[in-house]
Amino acid sequence: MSFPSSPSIPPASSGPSSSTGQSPVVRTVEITRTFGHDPALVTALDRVSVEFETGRFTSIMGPSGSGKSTLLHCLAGLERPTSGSVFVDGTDLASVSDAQLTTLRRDRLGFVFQAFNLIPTLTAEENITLSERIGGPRIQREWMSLLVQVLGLGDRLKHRPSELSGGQQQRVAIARALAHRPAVVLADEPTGNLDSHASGEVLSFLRLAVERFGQTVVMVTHDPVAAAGTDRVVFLRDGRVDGELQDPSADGVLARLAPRGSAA
Ligand SMILES: Nc1ncnc2c1ncn2[C@@H]1O[C@H](COP(=O)(O)OP(=O)(O)OP(=O)(O)O)[C@@H](O)[C@H]1O
Repeated sequence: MSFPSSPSIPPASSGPSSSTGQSPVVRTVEITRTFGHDPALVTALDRVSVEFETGRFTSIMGPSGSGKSTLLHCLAGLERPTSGSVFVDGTDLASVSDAQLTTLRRDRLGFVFQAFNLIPTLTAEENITLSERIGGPRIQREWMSLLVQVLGLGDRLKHRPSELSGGQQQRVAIARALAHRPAVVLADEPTGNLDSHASGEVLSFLRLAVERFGQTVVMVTHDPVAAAGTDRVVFLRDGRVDGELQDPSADGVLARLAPRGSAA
């Protein structure tokens, strides 16, 4: 896969440093999220404090039910923690009104989901520019052209999602998530519905967004190979942070995920 040469467009984040990996753009302080009531109370997150640094690609891994999606939803402001705080770009999500939260989500966050979540009646181009169409920040045309070029979508812009392959649909979803230059892109198993080729492509594009554009990406994944392409893996277990790996390898991730006591 080849990519166009370096753009003259500055990094995405508004944070004080773009790619040094030093400034957290998203952080949680002791967040707990419970569902239901005694005796059926489920503690999905249990006092989780974690930081995601500007310009880095972080994956979140852990067994099924360990709280990965709940954490991502709390970071996205889609769910409010039962206690504790989530800060995005320095704003405590609990301190803003529902309307302000909606605006912050639209303007400062980008989402990529396993199920693509494209609007079927809109073309690829209309899907990519959706945030602007619903009142979000103006999308720079130069940036849009670059995204379309980098993602290889130039000849697909007038197509509707049903006319695109799964990999192409996910590339459109990534372009949509990046179009308004969000502070952070949150991706929930973005390769879960893709074959290995399309999956590799999607991960390469997310990686490129981090390396070339200084984008911050947080991705939930079950795939050790996908996680190995990120800068850092945060492990969850039983709703708690259970360590992390920097510059992970697939073998290192697999060993880390092996059940306790097994010879990994
Ligand atoms: N809306 C909800 N109502 C009740 N329980 C919930 C709800 N959402 C999540 N849970 C519970 O919280 C726990 C954590 O769920 P979560 O979906 O965050 O885990 P996960 O690590 O993403 O799992 P998976 O890998 O299977 O997607 C689970 O026990 C789940 O059943």
